[in-house]
Amino acid sequence: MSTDQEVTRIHVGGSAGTDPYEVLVGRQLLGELPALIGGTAKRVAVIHPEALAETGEALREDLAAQGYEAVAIQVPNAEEAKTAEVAAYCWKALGQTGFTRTDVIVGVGGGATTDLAGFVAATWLRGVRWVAVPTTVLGMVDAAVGGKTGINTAEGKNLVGAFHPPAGVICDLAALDSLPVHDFVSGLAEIIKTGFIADPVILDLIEEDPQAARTPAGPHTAELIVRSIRVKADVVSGDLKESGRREILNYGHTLAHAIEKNERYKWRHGAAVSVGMVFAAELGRLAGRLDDATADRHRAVLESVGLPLTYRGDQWPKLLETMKVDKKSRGDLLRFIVLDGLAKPSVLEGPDPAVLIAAYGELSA
Ligand SMILES: NC(=O)c1ccc[n+]([C@@H]2O[C@H](COP(=O)([O-])OP(=O)(O)OC[C@H]3O[C@@H](n4cnc5c(N)ncnc54)[C@H](O)[C@@H]3O)[C@@H](O)[C@H]2O)c1
Ligand SMILES: O=C(O)C(=O)C[C@@H](O)[C@H](O)[C@H](O)COP(=O)(O)O
Ligand SMILES: [Zn+2]
Repeated sequence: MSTDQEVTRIHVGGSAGTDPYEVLVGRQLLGELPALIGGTAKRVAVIHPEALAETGEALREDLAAQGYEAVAIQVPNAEEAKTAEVAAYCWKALGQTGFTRTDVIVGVGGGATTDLAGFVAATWLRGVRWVAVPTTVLGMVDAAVGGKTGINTAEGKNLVGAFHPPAGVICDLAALDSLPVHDFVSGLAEIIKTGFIADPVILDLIEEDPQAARTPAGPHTAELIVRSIRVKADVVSGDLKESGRREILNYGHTLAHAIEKNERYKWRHGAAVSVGMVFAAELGRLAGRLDDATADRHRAVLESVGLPLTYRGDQWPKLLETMKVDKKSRGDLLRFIVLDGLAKPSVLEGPDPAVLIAAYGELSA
């Protein structure tokens, strides 16, 4: 993308009876919102986090000026929004607004906010239209695309949710200018994941200048975002409900979600995914599937952008327990996404417990 005016449109195919939609990437794109809200809506609810109070209110005013009965629903920042209590708070606000099946929810914020907003949209009146306006790198490249919505419970990450794709996704790159660097870097973990599972050019672009990759002004920022969205769009277009290929997007997530729960959701998702990918790489290596160079490349590229590589060694028993309720598990069978080589993801089922412990030993601090 070379100019501010340029808009990249990425098609996401309908799957499992859902409608196709587009992910728009560019700048000053909020003018696209009314078209995505559609002509039949009377009311619009803008769900936004505290950190984006001004943006949420500006959007509400804008929509009100266009004739919608617009309400802003402010929710806590980050993972604190992904709870049953906050979902209930949103349902109450919708009820008090008289929200009907033709009305529309707009989720503006990071992945935590869009996961919650999408979940509220999926559950209100058994499903209303929603539009995602991701404002973090991670939200743009991953969370807002693909229709996985949900909340956490005390027992684990994203354990309650629904597949409910948005009507459209608006990625306004200007939003990234206000993002704290550690949140920007957290999003790089999912971008790097995409590089390892499907598009190694992503890794080359980051390795070219890791420091630049940590900033919105980096020479490849827009390309990294667009490349990652293209992979996600391709995968979810064919397998919305994760009955097969979509599982590759879960690379690194089996351990990551256990770490997030163990940290009471105070770690950023991307940081946990980073450690989880080091683990998955070690598993692949120890299972005799992944070559040393590709396994070692995980640590190198993740560390180069400032993502963590290690976790506390004494936590293994608790992490193992949590991993058992990972959504990829089948009965008592633990399943992991590993690599058979660069961009060759596959499933490792029921690995020997000794291999799991050895892999964890490689990253425990
Ligand atoms: N549904 C999916 O397919 C999917 C995919 C990947 C991740 N996720 C989920 O996404 C979540 C992580 O998302 P995230 O990394 O975007 O974090 P986040 O949503 O927690 O946002 C991080 C912080 O940045 C703030 N923020 C958001 N945009 C901002 C901006 N433009 N300027 C300043 N502050 C801003 C937020 O309020 C929050 O405090 C996790 O819950 C993860 O499980 C979901
Ligand atoms: O979209 C997917 O599918 C993914 O697995 C993407 C992940 O990055 C994301 O964190 C997702 O929310 C994890 O899903 P879960 O089903 O393991 O909760
Ligand atoms: Zn993720």
